[in-house]
Amino acid sequence: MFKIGITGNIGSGKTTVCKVFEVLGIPVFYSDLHAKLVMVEDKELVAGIKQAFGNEAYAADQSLNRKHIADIVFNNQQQLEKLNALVHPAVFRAFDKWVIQQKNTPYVLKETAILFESGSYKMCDRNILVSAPLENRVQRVMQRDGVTAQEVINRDSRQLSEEKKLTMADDVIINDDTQLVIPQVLRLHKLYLSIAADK
Ligand SMILES: CC(C)(COP(=O)(O)OP(=O)(O)OC[C@H]1O[C@@H](n2cnc3c(N)ncnc32)[C@H](O)[C@@H]1O)[C@@H](O)C(=O)NCCC(=O)NCCS
Ligand SMILES: Nc1ncnc2c1ncn2[C@@H]1O[C@H](COP(=O)(O)OP(=O)(O)OP(=O)(O)O)[C@@H](O)[C@H]1O
Repeated sequence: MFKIGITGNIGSGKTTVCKVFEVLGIPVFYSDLHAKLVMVEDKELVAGIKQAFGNEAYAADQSLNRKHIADIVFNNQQQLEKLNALVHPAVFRAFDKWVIQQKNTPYVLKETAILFESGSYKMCDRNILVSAPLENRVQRVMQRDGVTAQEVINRDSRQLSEEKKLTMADDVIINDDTQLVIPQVLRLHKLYLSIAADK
């Protein structure tokens, strides 16, 4: 299967861009969603998270206490790395299973916030960066999630910089409210169809 990774720093619009690819019929694996699923379904992982972040990591109904975990990991790099080391192998396995189920498609997308940080870009044939200035991203996330600018900046500071990611990406979609997104997606879609046809 021809696999395309897609990423972007917080609020860049990667999920929004993925929705356009979905309209074109391309299946998208949303790593965040799968991470949240395995964090409640995988018993071994649940035990590991409780051991690392305390029983408060889960509510009484066993749902994930995202605020508790976020407060710890987005204020401490070591704790974030601990969480990543627990969660990412399970998400990688979920992706491998999901890919096998995708039939009759020229390619698939893997959307993940930390494609380059986690090394999962190496398992994709090409990688897209959705890029937007920090000011745009902060405004978008404040509006979407009702959080403060500082909270968004905190999370952004735990991710590789856009400058670094620009040097690692094969393709870039600029989502800075000045350029149209759909024509950029269509151009890449055409490129991927032609690469897939040559494979
Ligand atoms: C810490 C958690 C519980 C906070 O949940 P919350 O609903 O507040 O945030 P959500 O998951 O929607 O993430 C929002 C944004 O935060 C940033 N973010 C999330 N996880 C990470 C991470 N491991 N490293 C850096 N940034 C991250 C991304 O920009 C992401 O898009 C959650 O982010 C989580 O479980 N993270 C670990 C799993 C993971 O790495 N997911 C990312 C891709 S697999
Ligand atoms: N081109 C755009 N025009 C209008 N609104 C946009 C555009 N791109 C993104 N947004 C809005 O900005 C917010 C952030 O976009 P989105 O959720 O796609 O980003 P993300 O990169 O997936 O974010 P996160 O890293 O937080 O998961 C959303 O509310 C979305 O609707």
